[in-house]
Amino acid sequence: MSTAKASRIVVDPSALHAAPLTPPVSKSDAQRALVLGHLTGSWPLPSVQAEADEDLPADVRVLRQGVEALRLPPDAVRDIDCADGGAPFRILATQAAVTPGAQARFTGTPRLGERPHGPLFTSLREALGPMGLTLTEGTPWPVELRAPRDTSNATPVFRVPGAQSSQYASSLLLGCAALYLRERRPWRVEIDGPLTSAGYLELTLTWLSRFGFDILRSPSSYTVAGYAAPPAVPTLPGDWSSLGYLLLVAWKTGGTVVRADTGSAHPDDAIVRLIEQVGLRAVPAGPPFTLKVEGQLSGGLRASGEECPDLLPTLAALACVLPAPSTLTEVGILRVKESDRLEGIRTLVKAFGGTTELQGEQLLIQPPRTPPAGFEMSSEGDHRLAMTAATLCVLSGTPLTLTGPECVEKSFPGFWRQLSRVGVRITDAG
Ligand SMILES: O=C(O)C1=C[C@@H](OP(=O)(O)O)[C@@H](O)[C@H](O)C1
Ligand SMILES: C=C(OP(=O)(O)O)C(=O)O
Repeated sequence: MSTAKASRIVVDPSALHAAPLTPPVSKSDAQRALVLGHLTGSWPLPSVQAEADEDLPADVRVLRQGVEALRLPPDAVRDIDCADGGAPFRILATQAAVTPGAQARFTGTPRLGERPHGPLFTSLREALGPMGLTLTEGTPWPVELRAPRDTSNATPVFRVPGAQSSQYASSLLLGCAALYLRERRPWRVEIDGPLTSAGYLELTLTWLSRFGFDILRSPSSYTVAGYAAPPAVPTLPGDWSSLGYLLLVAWKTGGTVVRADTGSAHPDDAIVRLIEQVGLRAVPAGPPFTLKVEGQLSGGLRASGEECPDLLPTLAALACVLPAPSTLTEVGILRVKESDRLEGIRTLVKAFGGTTELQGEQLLIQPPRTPPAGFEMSSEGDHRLAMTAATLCVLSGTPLTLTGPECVEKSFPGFWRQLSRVGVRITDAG
C-alpha cells in the first residue's frame, strides 16, 4: 500500500525480524547547514543535494525553498509556505529580515500559526525597526515582512527571551552571521533568562564554527566576531531524533542502525545514555556509525524536556513497556510543538492501558500490568506522535490502528518503509 496517502492504517508487529535500519538526514543539522551554505557561497549545498529526494524531510525542503526565494532579486515579493515547520519559519523570518530590501510573505498551517513566535518578531523589530524593517501579522497568516536596505547604522544587538523556544536565539545567531559577512562588524544575541532546549543553540554554534565563524561567548550572549572559510564544506549526519525510534526497534528485532554518529552534537544523541538507565546499551556493531542495542529492560527512566524535548514522546513509549514507573521532567515545552505533545503522550499511555499523573512540570508514567490486545491512536498531525505510537507497537508486539500516519514526512519520510524492513506489516484500515 502507499502509506503516504493512507489516513488510517493498521500496524501489525507479529512477524518481526532483524534488518539494518537507516535514519534520514537530520533536519535540524540540514536547516543550519543550508542557511550557512547560502551565506558563505556553497549553494546548492552538496550534502543536501546528495540525499535521495524521497528521503528528504519536508522541513528541509521548506527551508531550501525559502532560501531559494531569498536569493531572488531584491524587489521580488517572496511567497514562502512554511507548512508545519517551526524551525524553518523562525529561521527564515530572520534571514528575510537581514536580506537587504527583501519582501517576504509567509504562510503555514493553522497549528504553526498558533505556536509562539512573538518574542522573535519583537526582537527583530527592536533591532531593525529603526532601520526600516516592517513586520505585520495576519490572523495568523500571512506574516509579511519588508527588510531594510541598509543596516550598517543599527546597534548590532538582538535581545530575546530564553523561554518558549531556543529557535528564537538560533535564528537570530544565523542572522548575525549574515550581518557579519555583509558589514564586517560583530553582531550579538543577548538572551534574557534561562534558555530552554539549550542543546539546540549549541548545535547552531557548532554549525557556525564548522562553517568558519568565530563566536565569542559570555554567560548570556553570543557574538559572531569573525569568519574564515573552512577547508571543506561540512557534510550532514543522520538524525538522532529518528535514531531514537530506530534504536528501540533494533533492540526489539536484534538488528542494527546505521548513520549513527555520536559525535554529531545533536541533543537527541542523549538516547544512547538514557537507555542505559533501563538496562539497554547501544554498542558498535562493526562498520563505522553502526550500532546495535543489547540488554534486558529493567527499572524505570527519568528524562528532561529541557535536555531533549523531541525524545520525550519516544521515551514515553519505552516507559510503557518497562517494569517500573518513569518520570518525564520539564514537560511544559511539549505543549507548543506540532501538537500538544504533553496531552498526546497522556493519550497514548492511556490508550495502551497505563496511567499518567501530571505534577507541575513532571509527568509520571505508570505502565500497564499487561499490555492490551491492541490500541488505537491519532497522530493529531504530529510526526513524533505517529512514530512514537508505532515504536510502542513494535516494542510491545501489540497491533496499532493509527489515524494520520502521513505526517511522518516532516522529519522522516521513509519511516514506514524502514519499519517494513523489519517485518512490520502496514495495511490500510479504510
Ligand atoms: O532548533 C531546532 O532545530 C529545534 C529546536 C527544538 O525546539 P525548541 O527550541 O522550540 O524547544 C526542537 O524541539 C525542534 O524539533 C528543533
Ligand atoms: C518541534 C519540532 O520541530 P519544529 O519546532 O521545527 O516544528 C520537532 O520536529 O519535533
